[in-house]
Amino acid sequence: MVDEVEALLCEPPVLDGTTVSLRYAAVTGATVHHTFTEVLELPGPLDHVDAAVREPVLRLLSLAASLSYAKAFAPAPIRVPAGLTARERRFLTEVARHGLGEFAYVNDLPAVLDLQVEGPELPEPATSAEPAADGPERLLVAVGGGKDSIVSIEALRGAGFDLGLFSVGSYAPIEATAETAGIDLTTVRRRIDPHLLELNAAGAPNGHVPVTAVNSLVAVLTALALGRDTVVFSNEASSSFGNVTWHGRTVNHQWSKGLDFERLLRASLPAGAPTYLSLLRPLTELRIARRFADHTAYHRVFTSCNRAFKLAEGDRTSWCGDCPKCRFVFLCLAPFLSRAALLEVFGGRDVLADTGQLTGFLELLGVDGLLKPFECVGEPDECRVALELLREHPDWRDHPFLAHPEVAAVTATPAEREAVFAFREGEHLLPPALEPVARAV
Ligand SMILES: CC(=O)N[C@H]1[C@@H](OP(=O)(O)OP(=O)(O)OC[C@H]2O[C@@H](n3ccc(=O)[nH]c3=O)[C@H](O)[C@@H]2O)O[C@H](CO)[C@@H](O)[C@@H]1O[C@H](C)C(=O)N[C@@H](C)C(=O)N[C@@H](CCC(=O)O)C(=O)O
Ligand SMILES: Nc1ncnc2c1ncn2[C@@H]1O[C@H](COP(=O)(O)OP(=O)(O)OP(=O)(O)O)[C@@H](O)[C@H]1O
Repeated sequence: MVDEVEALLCEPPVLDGTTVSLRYAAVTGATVHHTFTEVLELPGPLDHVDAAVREPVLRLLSLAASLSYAKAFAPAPIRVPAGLTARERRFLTEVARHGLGEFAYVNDLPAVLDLQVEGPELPEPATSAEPAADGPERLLVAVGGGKDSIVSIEALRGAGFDLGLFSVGSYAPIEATAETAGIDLTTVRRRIDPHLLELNAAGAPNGHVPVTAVNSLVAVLTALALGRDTVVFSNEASSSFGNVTWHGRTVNHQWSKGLDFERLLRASLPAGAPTYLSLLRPLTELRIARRFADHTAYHRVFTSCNRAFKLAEGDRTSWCGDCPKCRFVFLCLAPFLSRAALLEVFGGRDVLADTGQLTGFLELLGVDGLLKPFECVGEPDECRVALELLREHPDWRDHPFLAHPEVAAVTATPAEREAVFAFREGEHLLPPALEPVARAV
């Protein structure tokens, strides 16, 4: 079992050439129970970057990454002995309380929803960065191996932007995406301290962390190293909505993909840092899927199934065909592809025909009493609209899935249909140069 721990210390990060070491310790008073070092290899040095920009970004990364270790001792507070600015304290408090919401729910640890951040107050060094007035020029696009980042790449390429691609970790679908795009991919390796995995195996509390918060800060550091002015994620409108209300709070698996996190990170970055944004923020998953259907060159290389991204299964490229992500992508792409083309994407498997997955589909459709899965899936209204479109599709309208009584009872109104494909005015942080690019998706 894991020892009783008073706090997880977050020590100052260390940059040595291109190596970033993020250091943590689990302590009780002066007793150190466990130490951890997470290591990242950047694509180039940061010597040319103003320390007033570089150091705060490194600190934010170290705070965001602390949650992987803090969860093993939850709900013990996170303590930053060297101190935090008010903005850093707010950043960590929000990321911990919202980003560990699913972890708190699954492990029945409601105190995590109020996780404490301790440490002396430091003076605020600079104002937060605003997007560059003259608009984005050299973009770094974060690639996840799924459909969303592909839609961003092609939309931005079509608009004539200078693009570089970026990933945390090396996975077959990400590399194949970059190869198909024909654009250079910069990969940052992130090594979680193996001692954490030992503690997990020994029974320490484990669960979901807001991994997009970590990936976003690694992307900002990489953009600094490469001299790129804008970091582009492909987080959609749907990710801002929660899964369940628990102890009066909304628990959202995708919280660090949501608009609140995008705003928080923007407000926390130092002046002079690259602009951080999500191109697909005003769009739903269904609208993105409609555009992705046109990008046929990628249909054999992308994977949205998260099993392909587990540390132990990083070489997988195929779809498992039986998880919330596989069900969601199958349902949302089906209206926009022929049956033959969709089955080719899924290795010949008709996921709708598998009667064992009916409850999984009803969860996606928001049928009463069922929980929206803790996965990166869209909202029930998008799934209901996808179903309506299948009823009109010559290849799908006679499918037995649609005739199942519980499925047949699910409908979407014309107003819902229109809303799902609408551009969400004002619900994004896109600069004027990028708004038309998103609108064209
Ligand atoms: C790939 C995946 O879904 N992983 C989740 C899974 O972990 P599993 O043990 O099955 O495999 P690994 O990911 O290889 O993790 C090994 C252990 O390491 C811990 N860990 C990993 C990354 C990290 O940043 N910190 C960590 O402590 C992990 O706990 C394992 O013990 O189940 C885990 C427990 O529920 C999840 O934490 C793993 O999720 C990864 C962090 C991950 O990368 N997940 C993304 C695919 C993901 O869920 N993305 C969300 C983004 C939401 C957000 O707000 O960021 C999405 O697409 O919706
Ligand atoms: N390993 C990674 N490295 C860098 N960025 C990533 C990584 N994984 C995800 N991202 C970024 O986070 C976004 C959200 O991830 P997500 O997995 O939801 O999207 P995706 O892989 O592009 O599409 P899909 O919804 O089909 O899986 C991605 O579009 C990408 O911008």
